[in-house]
Amino acid sequence: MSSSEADSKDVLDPQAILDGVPTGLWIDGRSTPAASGKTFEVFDPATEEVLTSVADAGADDAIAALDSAAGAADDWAATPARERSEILRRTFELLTDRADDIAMLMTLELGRALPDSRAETKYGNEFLRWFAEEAVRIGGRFTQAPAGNGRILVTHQPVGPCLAITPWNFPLAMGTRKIAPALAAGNVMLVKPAGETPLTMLALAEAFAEAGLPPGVLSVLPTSSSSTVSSALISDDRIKKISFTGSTPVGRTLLGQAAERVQRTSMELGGNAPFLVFDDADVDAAVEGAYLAKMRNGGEACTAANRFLVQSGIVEEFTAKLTEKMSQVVMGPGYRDGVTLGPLVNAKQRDKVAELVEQAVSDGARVRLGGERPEGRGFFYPATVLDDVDPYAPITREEIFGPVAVISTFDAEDDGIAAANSTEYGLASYFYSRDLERCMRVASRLESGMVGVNRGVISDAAAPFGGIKQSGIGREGGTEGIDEYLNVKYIALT
Ligand SMILES: O=CCCC(=O)O
Repeated sequence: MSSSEADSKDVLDPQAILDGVPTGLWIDGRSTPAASGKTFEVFDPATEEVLTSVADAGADDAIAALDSAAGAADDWAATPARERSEILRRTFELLTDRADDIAMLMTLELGRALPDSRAETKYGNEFLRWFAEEAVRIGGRFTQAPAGNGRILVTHQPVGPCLAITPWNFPLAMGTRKIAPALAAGNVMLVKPAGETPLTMLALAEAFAEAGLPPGVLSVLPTSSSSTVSSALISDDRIKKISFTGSTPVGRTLLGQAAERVQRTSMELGGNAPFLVFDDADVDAAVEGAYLAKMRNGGEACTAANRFLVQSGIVEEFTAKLTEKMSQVVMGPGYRDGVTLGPLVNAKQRDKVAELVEQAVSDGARVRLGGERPEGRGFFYPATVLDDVDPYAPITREEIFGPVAVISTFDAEDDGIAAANSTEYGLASYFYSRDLERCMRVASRLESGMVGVNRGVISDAAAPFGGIKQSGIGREGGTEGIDEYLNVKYIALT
């Protein structure tokens, strides 16, 4: 692709959108430079050119933000739930009005195609609406002690200042999924967004302020050194809760740091989702679901189908149809009209995907589509289909995080389930079958926190998102999501 092609951001006016985003740290309800005066650059993954520079938080800034947050904490906890709810609701409405700009902003900093960014704008914003509704329904419990000698009152209180560490792959939704329940429950929150995508979080913080959120309740700390900011905050006793979405190795490190002060944690970590297709499935529906499960967000999703396990009777039909569907993908700059696959977020991610494919091919996989890293600027990798892959091959052990469909075959149901469960991860699983008995049986045997039955997208603000095994601890979204930000207090009465 020529750079003039890559430069034509012809859907909206990107420069005007970028110019409208605050680029300082968000502390005390306003945009402010870093104490050191340092900034770092944010890149366009389609052109590898600098989009803008953002203030670079260090440990001093983190503590200044925490001072401001701690100062705001009591008043926010005492703010009536209805008022907290209305601020969340107004933020939802502001983001709804700005949906096109927010989508473009995400595409600029993340690279992925605009339709995916539009979908995330809707999905991410929905957490604001959902938790605006949950804020006024934080309940309790009252009962008689069975021995008849007392009464039991169970109440909930905000956990206290929270730290959210968010990833680059869903720059809005991974923020709102943590911020909305924390604020709804009466907590203040500091957010350290990913270095690749700080702009969306800054735009969100500004929208919250416009909606009436008091200064200090939400802070955003973009940084080129995540560990500096997160360590400074986690080692401060005032932080009571850490919510992280990202890789399992980083999650382990954060859990170790949190253990020092026994801080509460929610960890949404890596995934290795199997996608099973049984002989009795509707193959066309399975192909549609497989495409969504693989290609949503260009494959850069922890819920992405990482391994397709297809029963032998339909494997060729499924593979041919999925290959045909994936061949219709239009790769290019994510902001270009008609593009359905943008670049990956950075060179590291693109190189990792290319190496996994090369390794799989040298291990015997067959390339049905793609598989060649394009020349030129931008972190592009094409839609790729590999089949004849051993279900236990190295590529099935790694989270690919790219547009690569890896297809293996199984014979008996038990073999498919054994292969699906043969991973240390347990975030999402998917399968297709038209047999209700089998659906119930397989859903209960798959070792994951979430199972999609005859559907390829499961994410929903109203559902509890989270994993088991090494995919993490805790749930986000649903009625469960707010519990992560509340302490239970039992009051014993006579
Ligand atoms: O990548 C992690 C989050 C994916 C989602 O919420 O659907």
